[in-house]
Amino acid sequence: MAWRVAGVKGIRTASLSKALSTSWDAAVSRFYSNDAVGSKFSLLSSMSGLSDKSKNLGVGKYLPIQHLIRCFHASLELLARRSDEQFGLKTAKKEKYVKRESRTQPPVEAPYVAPKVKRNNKSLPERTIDIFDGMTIVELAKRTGESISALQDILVNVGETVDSEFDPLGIDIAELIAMEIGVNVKRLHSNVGAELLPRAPVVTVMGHVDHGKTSLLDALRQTSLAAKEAGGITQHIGAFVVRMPSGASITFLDTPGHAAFSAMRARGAAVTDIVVLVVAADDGVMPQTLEAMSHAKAANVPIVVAINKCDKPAANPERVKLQLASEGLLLEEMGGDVQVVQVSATQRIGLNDLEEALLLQSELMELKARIDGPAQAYVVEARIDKGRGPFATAIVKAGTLICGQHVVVGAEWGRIRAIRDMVGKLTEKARPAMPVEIEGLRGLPMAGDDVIVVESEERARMLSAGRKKKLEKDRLQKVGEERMEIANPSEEAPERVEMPIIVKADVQGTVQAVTDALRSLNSPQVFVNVVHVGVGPISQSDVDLAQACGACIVGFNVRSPPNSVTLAAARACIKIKIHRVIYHLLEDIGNLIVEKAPGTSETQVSGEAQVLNIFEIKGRSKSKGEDVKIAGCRVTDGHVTKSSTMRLLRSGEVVFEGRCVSLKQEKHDVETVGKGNECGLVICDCHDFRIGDVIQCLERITRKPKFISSDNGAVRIEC
Ligand SMILES: Nc1nc2c(ncn2[C@@H]2O[C@H](COP(=O)(O)OP(=O)(O)OP(=O)(O)O)[C@@H](O)[C@H]2O)c(=O)[nH]1
Repeated sequence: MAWRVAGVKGIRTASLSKALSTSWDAAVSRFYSNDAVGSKFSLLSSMSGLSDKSKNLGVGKYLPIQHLIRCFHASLELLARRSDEQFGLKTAKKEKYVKRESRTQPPVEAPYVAPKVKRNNKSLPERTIDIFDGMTIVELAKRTGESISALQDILVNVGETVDSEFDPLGIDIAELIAMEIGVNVKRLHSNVGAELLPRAPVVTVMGHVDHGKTSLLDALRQTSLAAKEAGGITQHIGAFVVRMPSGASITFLDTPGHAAFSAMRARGAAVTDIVVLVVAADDGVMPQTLEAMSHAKAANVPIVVAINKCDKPAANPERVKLQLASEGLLLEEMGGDVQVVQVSATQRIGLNDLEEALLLQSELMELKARIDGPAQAYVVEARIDKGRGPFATAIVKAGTLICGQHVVVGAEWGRIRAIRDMVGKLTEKARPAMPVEIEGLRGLPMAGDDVIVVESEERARMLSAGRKKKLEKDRLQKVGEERMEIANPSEEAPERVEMPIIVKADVQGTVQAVTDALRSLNSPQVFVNVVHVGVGPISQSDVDLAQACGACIVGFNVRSPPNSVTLAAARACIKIKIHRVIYHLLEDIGNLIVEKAPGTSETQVSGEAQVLNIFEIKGRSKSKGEDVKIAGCRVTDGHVTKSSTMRLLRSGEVVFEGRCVSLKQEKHDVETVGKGNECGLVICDCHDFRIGDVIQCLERITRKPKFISSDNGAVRIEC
């Protein structure tokens, strides 16, 4: 039985329900290490309905300590109501929690009483509270809405004590308590009293496909520290630093594009200070230019525009400026504050202007950071190396990261074994705006994860376990919600197409971005079910999994799988799609979904004819030898087709519906008759035509969903 989850006491509901049916006494008494209380608990649990509630939690989840405490409180209240004398329970806990209001109330009928703790309504969206180092239990209680005593109980269970509720708590402890309650946290770091020094701006390059982001980064890289100080050693880190003649530096993130930016922003990582919006002078503003603008605006990150490819004869920077202005970008030369520089990445023109513009922007922003004290850093990307294990590229935002420190990175933890600078040189420390690689992590973090320095390995393990538990809870909740949606589709909704997908990509940040992008195709009609994600090449086990769940495998920025894997996939009829451009990938998968979708069929009136005359042929019905009635008609709209269903209308009312068995024009059998023409038609089993009746020709058409990519870069599947 699991009593201790990463240091936080709790109990698996599986174990609990087992305990409930076998030896609940033993379970509870072990939990409280108090046999006297424990033995009473079995009786109380059944009285309070606790057993049922506990079972309802579902097997396999952890029953939070708070739930047990609540149950315990409830039981104690019941106990008090029933009779003090009968049970003779006179413990400190009882005195603390027991309400002595209505002893006459029959305990068995008493409902499960919520604890004195005011709980958050779980159906409401989850709250996020600010936490900081040195906050007190009182402050935490105010932010979480929980009672001080409840928080104190949790504190005891995470292995901490405070003398009074006004004693300062460590930020990690505050986070652990918040996670136990199920509240999200935003860690605030105070700079009060710390010396703040100017730091280099961190810049991300974004723009439309082929507008020259990579070329611009390459051109800038040549002027970078790597080239100058390390004799042009190949960069192997997702960021680099350019040092200006003035001595000022700029840190560029080497993961151009929206994907990494969005993934980081989604985790609340304010890594980028400035966005360089690259627009090709010969191509102008395009869908992804607008998308990049939206990303920067949403993140409140200022933009510096680089009009690239100005060396090209077709370059028209003025047109680009007008386009940008008409999209709401307030350019400096038009009275706004967005700087524009004209560059050519390949001809290396205007690079100094760009660097100066970036420095000016960063001066305006007065970017400063605390140098001393524990580091705060964000992961830019992470990957696994055979020799080095999981490692993360991170940018330090404040403080100093030191080799040997215990860290929690997102939901992973580790002890920093090595810090490498952008040219792969080992270094002992990393200061603000410095891009570094960190080795020594136990697992693979994600782009945008925060790097937190903690005091001990035990604290690192606890925090990591708590975060993983929270992530898993959120994931299960999301999956549950998606499943519910499938189980209860709205009545009008057509059948939902499910597309199971396995995502493999080069780095964790990309995995996330691709997964998010694929999920953006979801709609009431389409469910992209990402069943597995991973970093690295597509392997045999991916194919096995794909076969087990009928999934298609998507590889992004990964090399083609080995022949044996490709063959195995082909044998199992598993589709493998490898792409390097997200929009191509989305289009490909969108088309796969479209192919797979059964489509919705509907009946359409393809034409109308008016009955002008009626002819009768005796005993000519092929099957029954009955008289046959022929309607002599003129097609008044559209066309009528043989072997379609015909609907007979009289004064607007449907009087008959049946299959057309004969369609003739002047004694000749025809397949279709168009508007304005006359024809004779026979409807199976219809003997009641009248002059003036209207015959509608009904055709069944099947509509397949369509993959739609709109001008602003958004994609969707329309059913
Ligand atoms: N003439 C000229 N060509 C350029 C310039 N910058 C980039 N190119 C060319 O434009 C093409 C696309 O450049 P990339 O740097 O790959 O563009 P990108 O925006 O990184 O492309 P994606 O990564 O696919 O989004 C390449 O053929 C470059 O050589 C420039 O300043 N002048």
